[in-house]
Amino acid sequence: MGSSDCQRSRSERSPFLSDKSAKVFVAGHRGLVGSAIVRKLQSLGFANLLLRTHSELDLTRQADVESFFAAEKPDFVILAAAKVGGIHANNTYPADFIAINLQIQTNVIDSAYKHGVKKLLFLGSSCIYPKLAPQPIPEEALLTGSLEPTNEWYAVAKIAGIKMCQGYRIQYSWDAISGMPTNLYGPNDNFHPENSHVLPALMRRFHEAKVNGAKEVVVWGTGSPLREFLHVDDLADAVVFMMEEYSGLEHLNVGSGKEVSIKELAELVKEVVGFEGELVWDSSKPDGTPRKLMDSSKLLGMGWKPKVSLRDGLVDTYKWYTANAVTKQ
Ligand SMILES: NC(=O)C1=CN([C@@H]2O[C@H](COP(=O)(O)OP(=O)(O)OC[C@H]3O[C@@H](n4cnc5c(N)ncnc54)[C@H](OP(=O)(O)O)[C@@H]3O)[C@@H](O)[C@H]2O)C=CC1
Ligand SMILES: C[C@H]1O[C@H](OP(=O)(O)OP(=O)(O)OC[C@H]2O[C@@H](n3cnc4c(=O)[nH]c(N)nc43)[C@H](O)[C@@H]2O)[C@@H](O)[C@@H](O)C1=O
Repeated sequence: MGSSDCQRSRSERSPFLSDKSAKVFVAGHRGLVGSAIVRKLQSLGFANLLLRTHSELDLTRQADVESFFAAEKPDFVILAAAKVGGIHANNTYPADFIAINLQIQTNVIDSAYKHGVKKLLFLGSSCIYPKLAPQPIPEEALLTGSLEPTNEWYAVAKIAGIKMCQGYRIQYSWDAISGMPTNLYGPNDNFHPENSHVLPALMRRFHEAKVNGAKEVVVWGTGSPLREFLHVDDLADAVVFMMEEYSGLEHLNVGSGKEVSIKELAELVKEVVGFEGELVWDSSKPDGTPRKLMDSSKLLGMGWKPKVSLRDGLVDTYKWYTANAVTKQ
């Protein structure tokens, strides 16, 4: 047996759900994903969550991250802090998307290992896969082809995060795992008009058009790309499931298994919001990847399953949006 096989076989699982007093650092706890994970952990009775806002702890600053881990010594880490955005933001700020994400994940993963964290979960994204990957996309499609150009800098950072978790598992027998969610939505999403993802962008645009009595709403691209959407509460459920049940080398896909075209999505959001005007397609805007439906059969086979339908999730998110009307700049 080679030395890395030997080290791999020594990896041990640390039970997650059995000790609700364990110190769990949820990085990015005010974002879409982090806030859903906090809600889920609190509902399960976790009483010792370690939370820091961006201004309290900038995770791009290596020395500050080291000091934080040395002082706080969390038991578990869920890494949901990242520079995140939709197709336009990814295309416009490539330097930020690669540099900030590499910095955050490198600092957090390395400090967590050095300071005795029992297990860490890293979150990537379905954009790690080649633009023309087989559909539905299995985990094995990673690094088999060229990336979608609108988000390749973000994708390269996320691929580096997967490989860093794998490297630390192989070399140090450390329990670092990676989950790759599909396109997410829900409460606390980013509703910025340009920099957000399609679902919150359209919800806001249709809402404002309804309120202002506008006749038309502009939607980007051709409407033909297919996307798979998962409610963030289902993702939070999957995160807890993976923390408890999974300690493997390979990253795991997390998707709903249901895809819609952007045109179908726009019609559905329009209906949920109650906008009665017309859609106008702006084909000068990029479509991005034509299709990215993930094959989540590995995670489903372990016993996790999504619960929220797209329609119910949209109704829930629109209620949240109208009650909170948050615009992140
Ligand atoms: N949204 C989606 O559709 C998908 C998301 N994911 C993954 O889920 C994870 C979370 O994404 P999501 O919740 O949508 O993103 P959000 O933008 O909603 O949240 C990201 C969080 O990270 C924090 N953050 C960003 N930079 C720093 C920093 N330098 N130091 C400390 N905190 C920082 C943000 O704080 P602040 O706002 O104050 O900067 C925010 O709380 C990411 O890894 C993303 O790749 C994966 C697939 C799809
Ligand atoms: C999660 C994933 O998110 C990003 O990839 P994406 O799936 O292409 O994300 P998107 O939600 O921004 O767009 C989906 C589709 O929708 C169309 N579209 C229509 N009208 C609007 C619109 O108004 N805004 C946006 N953003 N898109 C629109 C848009 O043209 C595209 O065809 C990655 O960069 C990366 O961050 C990543 O991993």
